[in-house]
Amino acid sequence: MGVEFTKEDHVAYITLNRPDAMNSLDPESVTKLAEIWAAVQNDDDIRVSVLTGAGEKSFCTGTDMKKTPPPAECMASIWLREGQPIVPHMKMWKPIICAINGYAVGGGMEMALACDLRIASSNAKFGLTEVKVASLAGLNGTQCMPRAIPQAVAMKMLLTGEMIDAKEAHRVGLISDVVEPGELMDLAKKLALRIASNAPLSVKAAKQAAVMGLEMPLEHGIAFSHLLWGVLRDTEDRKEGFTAFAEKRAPEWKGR
Ligand SMILES: CC(C)(COP(=O)(O)OP(=O)(O)OC[C@H]1O[C@@H](n2cnc3c(N)ncnc32)[C@H](O)[C@@H]1OP(=O)(O)O)[C@@H](O)C(=O)NCCC(=O)NCCSC(=O)/C(=C/c1ccccc1)CC(=O)O
Repeated sequence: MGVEFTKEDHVAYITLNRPDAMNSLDPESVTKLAEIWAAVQNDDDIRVSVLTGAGEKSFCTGTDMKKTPPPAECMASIWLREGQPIVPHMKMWKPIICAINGYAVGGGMEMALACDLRIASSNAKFGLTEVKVASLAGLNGTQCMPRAIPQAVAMKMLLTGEMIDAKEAHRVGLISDVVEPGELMDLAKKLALRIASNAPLSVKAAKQAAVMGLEMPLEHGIAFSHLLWGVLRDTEDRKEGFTAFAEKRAPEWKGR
């Protein structure tokens, strides 16, 4: 199967599973991935997702360039449709951890950029290589890379199409952690469970405030964040969080 999906302890695990083709995205995988993101979005039991690739060579090398069919519909109808199917950026307030187990290239790099946490194995390589194949990092790469890392490094990656290794990616802040390949999923799971143990509405609000606030002047961002705090103030979970603290016990979240 092109993409696998499992769920455990409030965490969705999504695995791109075409290792022989470096987990590149063929049309079936794109459809499947869109269905999975919709399922994650609609399942209140899921609080956080981990996105990774099968094997130890590659997370994802973007579009499957050998299986890209001629366009099935005109660009206008695609462009004017709501949302992007494979990159849930800005539409998904549940956090996504990208566990990059090798190449994150082209559309694969862009999917990683749409995630909230990026962790990688020491053999990972990162590149927006679309210029090498007469295309464009048009999912989000031209916009998100210069926002994710220093502009000079982002422009070098965008214009040369050259890759950087995990050490350099860590140095410039493209990823938060580098571990040995065998340790990557353990770390992803540990982070996911830590996030899933927090109050689900607070986690979503924190992501919404941070992501949307980035595009606002600071004063507006702070006002928006205060509003979100007010939205959370009267939830059952906030009362439960404070009571559990006072009673020295673990809280039980209801998500309301
Ligand atoms: C990543 C590599 C440098 C690895 O090289 P290596 O020598 O280690 O391995 P290979 O022998 O090259 O690969 C093994 C096997 O996998 C096949 N493979 C790898 N990547 C792809 C791919 N993207 N499509 C199809 N097949 C792929 C490879 O052919 C081998 O098969 P075999 O010969 O064994 O049958 C190297 O693999 C590499 O450079 N890959 C290509 C990376 C790349 O250029 N990616 C960008 C693709 S374009 C894109 O992602 C776009 C995204 C997008 C943007 C905007 C809107 C929508 C989408 C642009 C677009 O679609 O236009």
